[in-house]
Amino acid sequence: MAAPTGPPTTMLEKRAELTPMLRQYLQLCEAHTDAVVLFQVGDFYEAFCEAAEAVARVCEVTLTKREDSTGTYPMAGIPIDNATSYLERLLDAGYCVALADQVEDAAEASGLVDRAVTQVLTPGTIVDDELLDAGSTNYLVAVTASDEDSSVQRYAVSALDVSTGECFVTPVSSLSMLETELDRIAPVEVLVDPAIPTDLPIFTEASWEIDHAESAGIDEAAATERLQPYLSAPDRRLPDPLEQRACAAVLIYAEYTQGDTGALSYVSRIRRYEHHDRLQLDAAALRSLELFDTYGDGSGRTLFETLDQTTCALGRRCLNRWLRRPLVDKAPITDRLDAVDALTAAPLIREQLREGLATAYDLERLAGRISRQRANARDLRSLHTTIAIVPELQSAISELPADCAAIDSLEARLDPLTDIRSLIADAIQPDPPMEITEGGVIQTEFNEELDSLRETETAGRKWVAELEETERERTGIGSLSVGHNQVHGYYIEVTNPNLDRVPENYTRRQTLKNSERFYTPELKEREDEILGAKERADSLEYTLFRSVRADLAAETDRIQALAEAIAELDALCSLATVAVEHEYVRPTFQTADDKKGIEIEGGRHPVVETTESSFVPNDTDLKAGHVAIITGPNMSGKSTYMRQVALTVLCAQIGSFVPAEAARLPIVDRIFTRVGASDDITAGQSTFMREMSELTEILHDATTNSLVLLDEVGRGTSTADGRAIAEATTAYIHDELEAMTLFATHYHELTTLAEQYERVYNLHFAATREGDAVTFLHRVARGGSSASYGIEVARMAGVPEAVVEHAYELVTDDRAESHTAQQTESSSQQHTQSEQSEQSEDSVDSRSSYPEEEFFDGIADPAVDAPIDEAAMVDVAIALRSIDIASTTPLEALTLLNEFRSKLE
Ligand SMILES: Nc1ncnc2c1ncn2[C@@H]1O[C@H](COP(=O)(O)OP(=O)(O)OP(=O)(O)O)[C@@H](O)[C@H]1O
Repeated sequence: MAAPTGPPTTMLEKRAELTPMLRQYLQLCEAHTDAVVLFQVGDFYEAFCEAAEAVARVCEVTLTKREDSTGTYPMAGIPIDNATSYLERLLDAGYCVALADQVEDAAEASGLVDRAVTQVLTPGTIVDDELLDAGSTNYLVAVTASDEDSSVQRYAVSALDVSTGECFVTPVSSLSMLETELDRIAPVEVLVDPAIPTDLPIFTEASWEIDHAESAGIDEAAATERLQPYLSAPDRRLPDPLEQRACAAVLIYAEYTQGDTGALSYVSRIRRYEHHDRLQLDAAALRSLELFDTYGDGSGRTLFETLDQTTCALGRRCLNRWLRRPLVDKAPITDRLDAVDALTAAPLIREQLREGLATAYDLERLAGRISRQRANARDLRSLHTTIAIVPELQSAISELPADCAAIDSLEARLDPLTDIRSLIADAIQPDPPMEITEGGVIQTEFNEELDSLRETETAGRKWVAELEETERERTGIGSLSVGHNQVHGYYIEVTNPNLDRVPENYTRRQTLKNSERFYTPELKEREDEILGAKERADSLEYTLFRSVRADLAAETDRIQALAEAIAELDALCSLATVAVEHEYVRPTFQTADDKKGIEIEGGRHPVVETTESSFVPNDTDLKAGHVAIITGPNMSGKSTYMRQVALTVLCAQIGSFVPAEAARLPIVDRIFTRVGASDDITAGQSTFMREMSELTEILHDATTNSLVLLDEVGRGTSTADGRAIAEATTAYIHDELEAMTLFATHYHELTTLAEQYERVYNLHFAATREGDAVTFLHRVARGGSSASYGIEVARMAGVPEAVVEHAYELVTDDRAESHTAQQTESSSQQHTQSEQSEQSEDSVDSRSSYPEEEFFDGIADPAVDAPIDEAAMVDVAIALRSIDIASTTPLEALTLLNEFRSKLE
């Protein structure tokens, strides 16, 4: 937050002398020292002294001054009617803003108008639609920590979206998990327990606002008490005091920002989860898989954008939540897949549903506003419009195949809220004004008294409208007219030449240049009647509106439940639409005992395939406990391949179809990624250290059900150290963790690990070369590769030719040197390897140092010229004859081919 301005010192010094209004301002500043107090004066919000200077600077408004007998005070104001953009600027500049509104009618106030802070605006607690992005979540988070002297430091994280009332809490056992959790929640504002030092990198590098609100340091007893309105038995529902404190912290802070009007009744549920209830995505995985943000210049697409074909804000928010928290239980995943399946198979119904959903308003935020008594009549009509689509949705759904439990349950949850719908239809005008105090809001026939007041008003206006005619007849003045203005009310106007014919009962009201204005006792009486009826009708309408709104507020739970069902339906329709548009397939899941690993046929990267005109699909057969070492030239597709495997697993676990021809998957508990420094958006930090701490986390926490992606581990240090770390990591994962692992590396030496470890195998990406031009095939194949084509890639990227040629020379020198060293070593060991020496001599030219067959890896085969063992040939022939081709999948065929080839080699 930007430095709070605090109460103005000049005013503090003269407190006793200040005018009553400035004294009121000072008191409000003292009660909100963390905020810029914007003080309503008529149609403006004013700030004084230091705060005025900040407002003038940030909002680019004129700094004026207020002068009275006690002194001169700088002053800056923003128009209330147009306040949103200014408030946005203040929030963006890091200020917290307290809106001090006039809470009594200036006309009725006997002295100074009473003002009170009705809302404190902070980034994490704003509720105004105009200040929030549609379909986004806006989480305020609190982090609490166990006592420093407790043996193991633990934390709890609670998040609240003040605009919708969604609230949840989760325990966290380490700082790294805390970071993961915060990255996953993506809060906009975080309240930090004073027991936690805020100079930790997790806070100093964060993009969210950090607050040291007192509420985050709340003690256990106070927390339990403050939670009472939200949870009937806080101790039972949240037995861990840390979690209670975190929840209480966000709620107290939110209550304060909403004007301290008590508990937020629309926070009707506090969900609690533990990390193992969901697929864990560490912070690095969230980033490197580009789920919600892309790195680099941010021009690419994210997975969320690719999967998001939702049509309403509710659905968008729901899909966002699903992607942040993929599931780990097969039953709910299967439920979602069943629903997506049904929707995929019924394109017309799906489109009908999407059309209906596109007219839905943001019920979650509407429910919040209704409950906070901030909804206007238009909001209620928006609620009505949204409820009105439910019968259409139900009837469309009922036409889907009947055997889908997930769809049936969704249909049942789509409550048409008939009573609420009729209440709004009966009470609120179809196209009401924004203002709720100036009438025109309540329907006729809703309230007898209102109808009779309106009749009086209408009859009065009719009488006035007819008066012109009757008076013209009575006086014989053809130009006589009846008019109305704000200052003088109704009048009869007679031009100067006709003044002698004015009847006696006319009383002069106003003299103009060419005419006089009059009233009569009857006109005055009717005017009073009209105005009285209008005033009473407006005030009655306001009362009736508030009572309808209060009745609806009492139904918040039901509205929220409907919002949830609509949101899920929209998210499911979105997944089905994407599945059809991008030709995804339904994945199947293995049972926990199968332990088969990840089997994908024709897998694709869901995002890259939308931008690459000819994306090459690749198979994956990563068995449980296996480590695949992936080598291949730069730019050949290693990282894309690894990420596509992870994204396929992730899509499946949110209940989505997957970008492949077929996929048989395990349920994965965590996805870890360790992506090489240059591929990482965090580049620029102490990269190697970060790389190693991420690796540490993987090596501590990965299980046999985890998927681990390692891209260029060890690149941040010397080659020898890096390679050693990479080898040791592979060995550890293989022996101890048995996690399914994809390891892309340029350390070609790692390919030899396949010979030492039973469950390590090699994959490579091939490329072809013609002259100096390299073509990447983007196809994965078994076996290792040792060519990097780094220099060729540099040339393709436009590195000047002189640099490229020099690089070739340097590689050549390097190789010659290592060759000489090798020779020296060989001769000292008295080995007679003249043949090998000759070969090395040949490879002194860098371009020829890459054996030709590697350029054509996957096309030309090094084993082609080798003699074939006859016994192996017979074995292969027998095996070939026994294959049932009809039941062999492409993946199995590939595996067999590979086995045969190994045999023959
Ligand atoms: N299967 C594929 N089909 C078509 N294009 C692909 C495929 N895989 C990757 N590409 C393209 O190749 C580019 C390079 O891919 P990627 O970053 O995965 O290579 P890499 O082998 O990891 O490179 P490096 O070793 O330099 O990190 C991608 O940006 C993408 O445009």
